[in-house]
Amino acid sequence: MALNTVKINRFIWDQTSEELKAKILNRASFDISEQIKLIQPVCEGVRNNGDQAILDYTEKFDRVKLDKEKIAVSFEEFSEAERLLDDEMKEVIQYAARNIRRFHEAQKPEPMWMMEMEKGVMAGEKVTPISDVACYVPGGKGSFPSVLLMLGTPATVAGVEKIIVITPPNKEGKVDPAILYAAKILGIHDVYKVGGAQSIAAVAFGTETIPKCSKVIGPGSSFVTAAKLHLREYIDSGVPAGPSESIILTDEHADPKKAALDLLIEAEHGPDSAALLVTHSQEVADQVEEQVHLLIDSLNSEIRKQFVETVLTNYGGIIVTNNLHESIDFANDYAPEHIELMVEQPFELLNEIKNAGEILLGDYSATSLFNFVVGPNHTLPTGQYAKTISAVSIHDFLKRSSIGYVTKSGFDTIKNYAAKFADIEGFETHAKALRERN
Ligand SMILES: NC(=O)c1ccc[n+]([C@@H]2O[C@H](COP(=O)([O-])OP(=O)(O)OC[C@H]3O[C@@H](n4cnc5c(N)ncnc54)[C@H](O)[C@@H]3O)[C@@H](O)[C@H]2O)c1
Ligand SMILES: N[C@H](CO)Cc1c[nH]c[nH+]1
Ligand SMILES: [Zn+2]
Repeated sequence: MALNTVKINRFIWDQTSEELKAKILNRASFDISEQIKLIQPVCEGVRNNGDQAILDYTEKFDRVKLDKEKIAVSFEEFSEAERLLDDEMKEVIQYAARNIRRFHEAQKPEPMWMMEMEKGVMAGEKVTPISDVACYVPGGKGSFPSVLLMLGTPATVAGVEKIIVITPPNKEGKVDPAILYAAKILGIHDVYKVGGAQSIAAVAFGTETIPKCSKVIGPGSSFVTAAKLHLREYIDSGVPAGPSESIILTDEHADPKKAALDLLIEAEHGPDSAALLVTHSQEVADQVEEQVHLLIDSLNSEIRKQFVETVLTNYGGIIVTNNLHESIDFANDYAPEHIELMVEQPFELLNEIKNAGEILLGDYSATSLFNFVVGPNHTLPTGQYAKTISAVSIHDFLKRSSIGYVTKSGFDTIKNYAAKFADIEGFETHAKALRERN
């Protein structure tokens, strides 16, 4: 018998008010106007006062007093981290790193391609890595060495020359040894102890210690997201990855225990996460709810228990639809970061799911496997961005330049088309450059 009395949200979707529907669909990442107000002086402070502002905001928000020399992780701290980590942890990080690398190597495009558009008219593309990037590894509600593997691996596979890491220091003013070990495996030496909005401003403007970067990438709290939005004129901020979210979509065949277990995975990230069971079976909904209560009771960590309870009573819970098609429509409208298809024929549904950062099929493809070790990237678009944006990949660290080459005879074949087009648009010198060339 369940002990807790948590009132898990249950929405009969076609009887739910428009207001509640909007709350569920928008989830936490929708409105960050409050955080934007909060982080503006922080960003200005870093822009004007560099390292000193970093130290002040780190003391204020992370409650750690550092000095200037301690902002960058030292060689000794890297060595100490390696000593502190036991062999099993190292082996797990290495295993994940190998799979993540294999997966991202497979994304590598041809460095260059060309095709003949007309005889003597060649066009194609050349791929070049971006020159530099800052990887943001969050640290407020946990430690995320896996995030560094998910960002640093595609960056190194792409061939980015300068990769730095920014991450909040822990209470001892240190970086988690597992993060430093992951950095070492990736060949990244520049790690800075700074998180939150102050870290985004640091890489957007540069400080005495922290280099200005062209791009910052990585998931983060609403303060991080707000700073990325606020500073978008100064730095490219990559895939929008906010509070974690997932949908477990089931039919009447689902195993309630497995569905309940997986519903709780992303719910334990923080109070602003979202985790939804979407099903057309009232019976499955009831059985999963019962299992969820039992699982919550079995959790040891008080803070994770609180997060799960908040999520299932706030942005998460159970959505009951009339049939499988309505469940699929809901999922596509919601555009989750992760979706698990716990249905009898998951591959038959695969093409129906149009909007999701990650689609996991069947009873054994638990989201946590893919969060850590399988290989695909776990830094995924949240807050409905999966409608237009994909998971972090090697392509976030590469850019394409179009290339072209035209011979004299190729030029003669096509010049009149282009000159006439220039006339249509009224561009005199565009046309002249063609008509007066021999
Ligand atoms: N989408 C993904 O791929 C993915 C992956 C991992 C984690 N996540 C999400 O990333 C988020 C990580 O958040 P987090 O909090 O753990 O770490 P975080 O590092 O993003 O944020 C913590 C930092 O915020 C700053 N901060 C804290 N309180 C503040 C305040 N009141 N005002 C201004 N700044 C303040 C502090 O400097 C602190 O270092 C979670 O929501 C998690 O769900 C997403
Ligand atoms: N769920 C996160 C991305 O959606 C990844 C993660 C890292 N550690 C735990 N979970
Ligand atoms: Zn997770």
